[in-house]
Amino acid sequence: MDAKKAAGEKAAEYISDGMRIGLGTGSTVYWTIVRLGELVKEGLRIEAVPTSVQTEKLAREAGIPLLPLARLQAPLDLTVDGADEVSPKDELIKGGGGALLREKLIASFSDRFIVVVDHSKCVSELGRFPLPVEVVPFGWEMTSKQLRQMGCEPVLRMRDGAPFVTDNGNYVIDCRFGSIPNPGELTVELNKLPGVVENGLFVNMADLIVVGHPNGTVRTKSGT
Ligand SMILES: O=C(CO)[C@H](O)[C@H](O)COP(=O)(O)O
Repeated sequence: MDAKKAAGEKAAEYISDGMRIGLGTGSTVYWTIVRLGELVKEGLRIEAVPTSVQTEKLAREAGIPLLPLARLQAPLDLTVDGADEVSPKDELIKGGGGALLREKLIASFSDRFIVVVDHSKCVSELGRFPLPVEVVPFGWEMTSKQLRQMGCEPVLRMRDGAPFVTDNGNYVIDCRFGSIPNPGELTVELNKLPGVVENGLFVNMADLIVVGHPNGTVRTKSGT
Protein backbone atom coordinates (compact mmCIF):
# COMPACT_ATOMS: atom_id res chain seq x y z
CA MET A 1 0.00 0.00 0.00
CA ASP A 2 1.10 3.54 -0.70
CA ALA A 3 2.77 5.12 2.35
CA LYS A 4 0.69 8.31 2.10
CA LYS A 5 -2.51 6.32 1.79
CA ALA A 6 -1.58 4.22 4.82
CA ALA A 7 -0.95 7.30 6.98
CA GLY A 8 -3.97 9.21 5.70
CA GLU A 9 -6.39 6.36 6.25
CA LYS A 10 -4.99 5.64 9.74
CA ALA A 11 -5.78 9.20 10.85
CA ALA A 12 -9.47 8.64 10.08
CA GLU A 13 -9.52 6.15 12.98
CA TYR A 14 -9.10 9.04 15.44
CA ILE A 15 -12.32 10.70 14.29
CA SER A 16 -15.53 9.71 16.01
CA ASP A 17 -19.22 10.50 15.84
CA GLY A 18 -20.19 14.09 16.60
CA MET A 19 -16.73 15.56 16.11
CA ARG A 20 -16.07 18.87 14.43
CA ILE A 21 -12.80 18.60 12.59
CA GLY A 22 -10.31 20.56 10.53
CA LEU A 23 -9.27 19.09 7.19
CA GLY A 24 -5.78 19.87 5.92
CA THR A 25 -4.50 20.10 2.37
CA GLY A 26 -2.36 17.80 0.23
CA SER A 27 -1.93 14.33 -1.17
CA THR A 28 -1.64 12.55 2.21
CA VAL A 29 -4.66 14.05 3.95
CA TYR A 30 -6.49 13.37 0.68
CA TRP A 31 -6.71 9.76 1.84
CA THR A 32 -8.15 10.82 5.19
CA ILE A 33 -10.84 12.77 3.34
CA VAL A 34 -11.66 9.86 1.05
CA ARG A 35 -11.91 7.47 4.03
CA LEU A 36 -14.05 9.93 5.99
CA GLY A 37 -16.34 10.23 2.98
CA GLU A 38 -16.87 6.46 3.11
CA LEU A 39 -17.52 6.57 6.85
CA VAL A 40 -20.01 9.43 6.46
CA LYS A 41 -21.90 7.33 3.92
CA GLU A 42 -21.97 4.55 6.54
CA GLY A 43 -23.49 6.92 9.10
CA LEU A 44 -20.61 8.81 10.78
CA ARG A 45 -21.83 12.28 11.76
CA ILE A 46 -19.10 14.93 11.56
CA GLU A 47 -18.72 18.51 10.43
CA ALA A 48 -15.53 19.77 8.84
CA VAL A 49 -13.72 23.04 8.27
CA PRO A 50 -11.47 22.87 5.17
CA THR A 51 -8.06 24.59 5.08
CA SER A 52 -8.16 25.40 1.36
CA VAL A 53 -10.45 25.78 -1.61
CA GLN A 54 -8.99 22.51 -2.94
CA THR A 55 -9.90 20.63 0.25
CA GLU A 56 -13.33 22.23 0.36
CA LYS A 57 -14.01 20.83 -3.12
CA LEU A 58 -12.72 17.39 -2.16
CA ALA A 59 -14.77 17.31 1.03
CA ARG A 60 -17.93 18.31 -0.86
CA GLU A 61 -17.30 15.57 -3.43
CA ALA A 62 -16.80 13.06 -0.61
CA GLY A 63 -20.10 14.11 0.97
CA ILE A 64 -18.58 15.46 4.20
CA PRO A 65 -20.76 18.19 5.77
CA LEU A 66 -18.92 21.50 6.00
CA LEU A 67 -18.99 23.89 8.94
CA PRO A 68 -18.65 27.62 8.20
CA LEU A 69 -15.88 29.09 10.37
CA ALA A 70 -18.18 31.93 11.41
CA ARG A 71 -20.42 29.40 13.19
CA LEU A 72 -17.54 28.00 15.25
CA GLN A 73 -18.15 28.84 18.93
CA ALA A 74 -15.52 26.55 20.49
CA PRO A 75 -12.27 24.92 19.32
CA LEU A 76 -12.47 22.09 16.81
CA ASP A 77 -12.04 18.62 18.29
CA LEU A 78 -9.28 17.65 15.92
CA THR A 79 -7.43 18.69 12.77
CA VAL A 80 -5.63 16.31 10.42
CA ASP A 81 -3.04 17.72 8.03
CA GLY A 82 0.10 16.77 6.11
CA ALA A 83 3.61 18.23 6.33
CA ASP A 84 6.65 18.72 4.14
CA GLU A 85 9.21 18.01 6.89
CA VAL A 86 8.98 16.69 10.45
CA SER A 87 11.91 17.13 12.86
CA PRO A 88 12.79 14.70 15.68
CA LYS A 89 11.13 17.26 18.03
CA ASP A 90 7.97 17.20 15.86
CA GLU A 91 8.49 20.70 14.55
CA LEU A 92 7.11 20.97 11.02
CA ILE A 93 7.62 22.72 7.73
CA LYS A 94 4.28 23.12 5.95
CA GLY A 95 2.98 25.06 3.00
CA GLY A 96 4.25 23.04 0.05
CA GLY A 97 0.71 23.29 -1.28
CA GLY A 98 0.49 26.98 -0.40
CA ALA A 99 -2.23 26.62 2.25
CA LEU A 100 -0.02 27.38 5.27
CA LEU A 101 -1.95 30.37 6.63
CA ARG A 102 -5.35 28.67 6.81
CA GLU A 103 -3.64 25.46 7.96
CA LYS A 104 -1.97 27.24 10.87
CA LEU A 105 -5.18 29.07 11.80
CA ILE A 106 -7.29 25.91 11.77
CA ALA A 107 -4.67 23.86 13.64
CA SER A 108 -4.45 26.56 16.31
CA PHE A 109 -8.28 26.48 16.68
CA SER A 110 -8.14 22.72 17.39
CA ASP A 111 -7.89 20.76 20.60
CA ARG A 112 -5.76 18.15 18.84
CA PHE A 113 -3.53 18.33 15.77
CA ILE A 114 -2.66 15.09 13.97
CA VAL A 115 0.00 15.16 11.26
CA VAL A 116 0.02 12.56 8.48
CA VAL A 117 3.21 11.97 6.48
CA ASP A 118 5.07 9.30 4.60
CA HIS A 119 8.42 8.26 6.09
CA SER A 120 10.43 10.44 3.66
CA LYS A 121 9.20 13.57 5.46
CA CYS A 122 10.96 12.70 8.73
CA VAL A 123 14.31 14.51 8.78
CA SER A 124 17.09 14.99 11.34
CA GLU A 125 16.86 18.79 11.01
CA LEU A 126 14.38 21.10 9.27
CA GLY A 127 15.41 23.29 6.36
CA ARG A 128 16.28 21.21 3.34
CA PHE A 129 12.72 21.77 2.08
CA PRO A 130 12.44 25.48 1.22
CA LEU A 131 10.37 27.19 3.90
CA PRO A 132 7.18 28.69 2.42
CA VAL A 133 6.51 32.23 3.63
CA GLU A 134 3.20 33.89 2.71
CA VAL A 135 3.67 37.59 1.96
CA VAL A 136 1.43 40.43 0.82
CA PRO A 137 1.93 41.16 -2.90
CA PHE A 138 2.56 44.88 -2.21
CA GLY A 139 6.33 45.38 -1.98
CA TRP A 140 7.10 41.66 -2.11
CA GLU A 141 10.48 42.46 -3.68
CA MET A 142 11.50 44.38 -0.51
CA THR A 143 10.14 41.64 1.73
CA SER A 144 12.18 39.15 -0.27
CA LYS A 145 15.35 41.22 0.29
CA GLN A 146 14.67 41.25 4.04
CA LEU A 147 14.14 37.51 4.01
CA ARG A 148 17.50 37.08 2.27
CA GLN A 149 19.13 39.06 5.07
CA MET A 150 17.84 36.40 7.45
CA GLY A 151 20.16 33.88 5.81
CA CYS A 152 18.12 32.17 3.10
CA GLU A 153 17.81 32.03 -0.67
CA PRO A 154 14.30 33.40 -1.34
CA VAL A 155 12.41 32.45 -4.51
CA LEU A 156 8.97 33.79 -5.44
CA ARG A 157 6.70 30.80 -6.11
CA MET A 158 5.40 30.81 -9.68
CA ARG A 159 2.61 28.96 -11.45
CA ASP A 160 2.01 29.00 -15.20
CA GLY A 161 4.41 31.92 -15.69
CA ALA A 162 2.80 34.18 -13.06
CA PRO A 163 3.21 34.49 -9.28
CA PHE A 164 1.33 31.76 -7.41
CA VAL A 165 -1.57 33.36 -5.52
CA THR A 166 -2.83 31.79 -2.28
CA ASP A 167 -6.49 31.36 -1.35
CA ASN A 168 -6.01 34.58 0.64
CA GLY A 169 -4.78 36.58 -2.36
CA ASN A 170 -1.15 36.63 -1.23
CA TYR A 171 2.17 35.46 -2.70
CA VAL A 172 4.48 32.72 -1.39
CA ILE A 173 8.23 33.13 -1.15
CA ASP A 174 10.03 29.78 -0.78
CA CYS A 175 13.06 30.34 1.45
CA ARG A 176 15.93 27.89 1.14
CA PHE A 177 17.71 27.95 4.51
CA GLY A 178 19.55 24.63 4.14
CA SER A 179 19.23 24.05 7.85
CA ILE A 180 16.99 25.54 10.52
CA PRO A 181 18.57 24.72 13.88
CA ASN A 182 16.15 26.85 15.88
CA PRO A 183 12.66 26.85 14.32
CA GLY A 184 11.06 28.48 17.38
CA GLU A 185 13.24 31.59 17.12
CA LEU A 186 13.04 31.75 13.33
CA THR A 187 9.25 31.69 13.27
CA VAL A 188 9.10 34.68 15.63
CA GLU A 189 11.71 36.62 13.62
CA LEU A 190 9.99 35.92 10.28
CA ASN A 191 6.59 37.06 11.48
CA LYS A 192 8.10 40.35 12.69
CA LEU A 193 8.74 41.42 9.06
CA PRO A 194 5.89 43.78 8.06
CA GLY A 195 5.20 42.15 4.65
CA VAL A 196 5.08 38.63 6.07
CA VAL A 197 1.59 37.26 6.71
CA GLU A 198 2.64 33.84 8.05
CA ASN A 199 5.42 31.29 7.69
CA GLY A 200 5.33 27.52 7.31
CA LEU A 201 7.07 26.61 10.57
CA PHE A 202 4.71 24.83 12.96
CA VAL A 203 6.40 24.62 16.36
CA ASN A 204 4.84 23.03 19.46
CA MET A 205 1.66 22.33 17.55
CA ALA A 206 1.60 18.64 16.56
CA ASP A 207 0.00 16.29 19.09
CA LEU A 208 0.45 13.10 17.09
CA ILE A 209 2.52 12.20 14.02
CA VAL A 210 1.24 9.33 11.87
CA VAL A 211 4.04 8.05 9.65
CA GLY A 212 3.26 5.76 6.71
CA HIS A 213 5.79 3.31 5.28
CA PRO A 214 5.97 1.86 1.75
CA ASN A 215 4.87 -1.62 2.86
CA GLY A 216 1.66 -0.10 4.21
CA THR A 217 2.63 -0.19 7.88
CA VAL A 218 2.03 2.88 10.00
CA ARG A 219 3.89 4.10 13.08
CA THR A 220 2.57 6.80 15.35
CA LYS A 221 4.46 8.95 17.79
CA SER A 222 3.23 11.52 20.26
CA GLY A 223 4.05 15.08 19.41
CA THR A 224 5.00 17.98 21.66
O1 LIG B 1 1.33 22.06 3.90
C1 LIG B 1 0.72 21.54 3.01
C2 LIG B 1 -0.08 22.30 2.02
O2 LIG B 1 0.07 23.68 2.21
C3 LIG B 1 0.74 20.06 2.86
O3 LIG B 1 0.19 19.51 4.00
C4 LIG B 1 2.15 19.60 2.66
O4 LIG B 1 2.67 20.25 1.52
C5 LIG B 1 2.22 18.10 2.49
O5 LIG B 1 1.60 17.72 1.30
P1 LIG B 1 1.57 16.23 0.79
O6 LIG B 1 0.79 15.43 1.80
O7 LIG B 1 0.91 16.34 -0.56
O8 LIG B 1 3.00 15.74 0.67
